[in-house]
Amino acid sequence: MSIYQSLKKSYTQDRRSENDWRLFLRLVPYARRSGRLLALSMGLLVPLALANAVQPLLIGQAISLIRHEPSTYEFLRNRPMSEGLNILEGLLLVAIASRLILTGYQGYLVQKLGQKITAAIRQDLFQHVTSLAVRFFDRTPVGKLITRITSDVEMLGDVFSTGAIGIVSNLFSMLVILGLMLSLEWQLTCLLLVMLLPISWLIVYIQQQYRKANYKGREELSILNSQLQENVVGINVVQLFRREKFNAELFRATNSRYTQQMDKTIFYDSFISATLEWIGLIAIAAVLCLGGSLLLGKSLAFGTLSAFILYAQRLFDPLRDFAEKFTVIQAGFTAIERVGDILDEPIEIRDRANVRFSIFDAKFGYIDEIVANLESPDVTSPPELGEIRFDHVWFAYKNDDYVIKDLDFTIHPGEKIALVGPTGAGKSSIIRLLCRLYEPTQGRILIDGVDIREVPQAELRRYMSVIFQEGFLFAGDVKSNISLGDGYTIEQIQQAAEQTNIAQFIEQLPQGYDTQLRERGTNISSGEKQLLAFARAAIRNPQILVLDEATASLDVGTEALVQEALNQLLLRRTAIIIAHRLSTIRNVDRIFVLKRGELIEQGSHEQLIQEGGLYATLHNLQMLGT
Ligand SMILES: Nc1ncnc2c1ncn2[C@@H]1O[C@H](COP(=O)(O)OP(=O)(O)OP(=O)(O)O)[C@@H](O)[C@H]1O
Repeated sequence: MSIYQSLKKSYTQDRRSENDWRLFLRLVPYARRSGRLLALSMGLLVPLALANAVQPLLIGQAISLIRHEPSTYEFLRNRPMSEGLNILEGLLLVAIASRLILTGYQGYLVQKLGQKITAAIRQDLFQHVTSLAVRFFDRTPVGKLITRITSDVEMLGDVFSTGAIGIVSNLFSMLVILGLMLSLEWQLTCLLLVMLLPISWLIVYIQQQYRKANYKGREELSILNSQLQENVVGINVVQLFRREKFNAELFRATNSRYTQQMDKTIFYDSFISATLEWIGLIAIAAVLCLGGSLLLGKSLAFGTLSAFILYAQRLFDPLRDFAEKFTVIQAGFTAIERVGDILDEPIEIRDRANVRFSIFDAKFGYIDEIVANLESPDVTSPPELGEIRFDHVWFAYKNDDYVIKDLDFTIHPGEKIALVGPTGAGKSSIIRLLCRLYEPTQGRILIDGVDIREVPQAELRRYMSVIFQEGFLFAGDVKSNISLGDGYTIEQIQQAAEQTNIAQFIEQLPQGYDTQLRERGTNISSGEKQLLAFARAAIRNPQILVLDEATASLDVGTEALVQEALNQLLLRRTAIIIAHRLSTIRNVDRIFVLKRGELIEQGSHEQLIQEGGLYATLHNLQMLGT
């Protein structure tokens, strides 16, 4: 099934599950947060509609006054004509000025409200997305998320700013105009009302079509953004493998699907405006026709008919505007559906309501303590904390495709363990489970005897540090990439760098600790990123340290330097080391050998070599290679 077909299917499914009213209600809590602004914007609708509606009445009165018609108000009739006209002109001026001022002020308030709501939703969405389990990101393209957090949220804000309040305003204006029309001439009003019914039905129908096209268009935009993002991130591979043309073709296909959908929305939008335009003219012609015969029959004054025609025109203004706003609202509903999909995404991994136990101990945490510990390591007494136990753990990324099978082992406090095994054996998955980035499908993981699901995630992740092969850096300076928003002082950061033997490298950078790093650290080498990751871990003084191919990007000299620092850092701490180069893990306490998610051998280097199993084979192969 093509992406397009699956989009179609998902759209119909989504549409069935949520109705517009429920979608609208989702916005209410956000509107409530800006309750005063909302109340003020709504409150201004009343004087605005009145100022708007009174103008034709005044013009009608002026005509009636000039023509001495009986429909002229009493207080005008009893005055000289010039004075009456002056009064009417004055009132008209006041009405126009109030309308202009109120429209401007109300528009400002409404835009402000829209921005506030948009900002609140964007913030919630960001927080929600960053709390979602890694599993969600495995299946969601980045471009899709970015489209939803940026342009969808923007459209959603428009539901309130231009859309909803605008519609209330238009409805209110129409009601006031209809009321005044009824008071002037009920037969002509009924004629207009009869004409309004089929128009309303047509508008609703076209809007539904618009909404469908808009939803598909937004999905295509997500795909477009995903493709763009993929090409930018993988630009090296794109260019090295000459995929520019091929990728441009893929992009062109999505782009044309997107354009097709957008063309449809433009068609529906224009169709409504055009229909209303000519229906508006027909309505005025009908009013003229009926009004003319009433005028001839002397049952309608000329001034009243003039006022009525002006009203008929004005009645179609909010209706046209209404249709336009409806389009914004429909686009907004699409956005609510799409943003709602993400907000409804359950946070799979969350802290329990009553966390039973905290493993975080004030003894562990800051660099001065690390330094003190390192300088006088009490190596005689064995460490008490840092035990890791996998209790019959099974894990599958999808369905029953288990990549970890019945792992059952205990790593003692302070023990150094290496995980080895062929590619895809499940080494990194073990680390992800230990950090609770994923939850075991079966079994439990315990740290110091406590199930990690019982421990607040923040504490769990503070208790252990993981250094990956690919050190990730954020845009910002070197020091903020080490402290990562925790309140470490520059002295602590410098100490951490010195302890991990990377201070010299940082000082060589153009502005030392203040050197700005680009997004993803594109202005420093992979090895240098890795070094910063070491400092980042060291400053947090974790009780458990995990190194996932952490020294693979370093040259031999730097690796030796870091290894020396590591030996210090690892003192009295539990460590799990993943390494493909078996020479680097020879001295660990135990080596766990994994194959297709199963622990098939364990023991020291010597024991495993003697056993002559998979480890011995891998080791011999590597020895042959060197
Ligand atoms: N996010 C994911 N979604 C689905 N399957 C995954 C995911 N990550 C890993 N896998 C699969 O799980 C298995 C174990 O992967 P894992 O990354 O744990 O292996 P590994 O031993 O660390 O491999 P390597 O030595 O190459 O890093 C592999 O078959 C892999 O294809």
